[in-house]
Amino acid sequence: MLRLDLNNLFSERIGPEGIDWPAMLAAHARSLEVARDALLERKSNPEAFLGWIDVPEDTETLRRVLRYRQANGWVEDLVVLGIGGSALGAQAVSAALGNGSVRLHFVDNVEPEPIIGLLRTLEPHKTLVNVISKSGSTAETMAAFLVFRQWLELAVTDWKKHVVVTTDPAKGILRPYAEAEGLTAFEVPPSVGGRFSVTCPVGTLPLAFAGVDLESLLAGARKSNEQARGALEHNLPAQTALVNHLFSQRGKNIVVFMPYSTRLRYLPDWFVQLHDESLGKMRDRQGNEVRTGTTAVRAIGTTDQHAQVQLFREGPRDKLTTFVRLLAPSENLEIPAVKGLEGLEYLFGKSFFELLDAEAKATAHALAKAGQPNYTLALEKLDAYNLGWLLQHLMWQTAFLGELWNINAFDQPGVELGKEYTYALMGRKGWETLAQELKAEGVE
Ligand SMILES: O=P(O)(O)OC[C@H]1O[C@](O)(CO)[C@@H](O)[C@@H]1O
Repeated sequence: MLRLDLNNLFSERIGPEGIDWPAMLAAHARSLEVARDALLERKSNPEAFLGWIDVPEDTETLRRVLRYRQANGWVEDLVVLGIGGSALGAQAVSAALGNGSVRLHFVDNVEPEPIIGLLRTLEPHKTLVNVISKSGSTAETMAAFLVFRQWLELAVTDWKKHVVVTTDPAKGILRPYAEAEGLTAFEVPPSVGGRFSVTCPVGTLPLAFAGVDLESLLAGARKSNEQARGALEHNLPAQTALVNHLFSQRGKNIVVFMPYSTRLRYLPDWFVQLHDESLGKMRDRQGNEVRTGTTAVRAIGTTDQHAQVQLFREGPRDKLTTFVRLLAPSENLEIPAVKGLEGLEYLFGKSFFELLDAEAKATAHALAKAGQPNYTLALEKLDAYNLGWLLQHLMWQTAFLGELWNINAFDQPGVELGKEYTYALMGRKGWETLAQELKAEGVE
């Protein structure tokens, strides 16, 4: 069960920075319904990139993923070669729910030292490499693949058994290569963008090896679909999208995303890409310059209470904070009493979860008292069902915001030029003119 607590946004709690929520919801009900209907209507068009809505219904693909996992019981280490949406979802969920039966490693950068370090520790006979790229052409992922492929080829008799590819069914360099070499390959549905791909094999294949209960993860995602399709009073994604919209209009240009959980430590990274890459746009759907977006910032409670909360409370009033709180622990730890340390008596006999929970509530209230708006998404507990629900909730929230801002939340034109400059600097064929231009501009 995912619950939403909006109390710390209300004027009676936070003063002039707050809102009259019932009035706001009523005032925007129509535009939220229009947004929902538009998304559902566009869903059948693959070019609208709304395939992530229906992916949790695709039990056939899930079965194939599970069969592959079962057939490869020899794997002890799984290396994911992927970046952005091709890594962050699996990384977030495996850190939260992985049972450790297979060790997962994410290679999402091209700094040589960590890759060399990883290669030195891995045992090639027990390693499976999952190269994941929707486009099948991302430089970082492809460079890593070239290295890992060669490493395997030199070390094992059948390197092809040690590689599994996840990519677009038709586009890019990887698909034809996988076919030509006879490599096992899974599909990223063409209508699913990278940052919305955690419930398709981009996420589910590594997560199957991590031991995550994928059926429950997808069932949770379907629960969010149910809410997003339904009436506004139960439509949590539409509601949190509206909150984000209202506060961005009030100059809250930063959205802090702060789970109170170390197990959820990579969830903010996944959210940052989802939110920033989807919503930071120069142009609206009609091509007018609009420059939308709020900047998502990562934080973890309680850890960052001791690093960032000073700023969140007393710094500029330019932030909206989303807390993610767990309502129950899966295991708990009692704090023992110790003679001679009576100054800590308030902790004796209490549990760690009580302390974590008290700190989450205390921080949210302390921010509210300082007129800093915040709201809480509460998960009944941290399991696959609730996490799947939360992930899909955040994807829907992003889609709703895209509608409210009249932008395409599913493209990323702003990342292209940097890639082209990289090709030019790396001497890629066909990019010579750009390389000359860069040289003239002092970049070489
Ligand atoms: O899966 P691919 O195509 O390698 O892309 C990786 C990431 O690069 C981007 O295209 C641009 O940063 C992201 O949208 C995507 O998640």
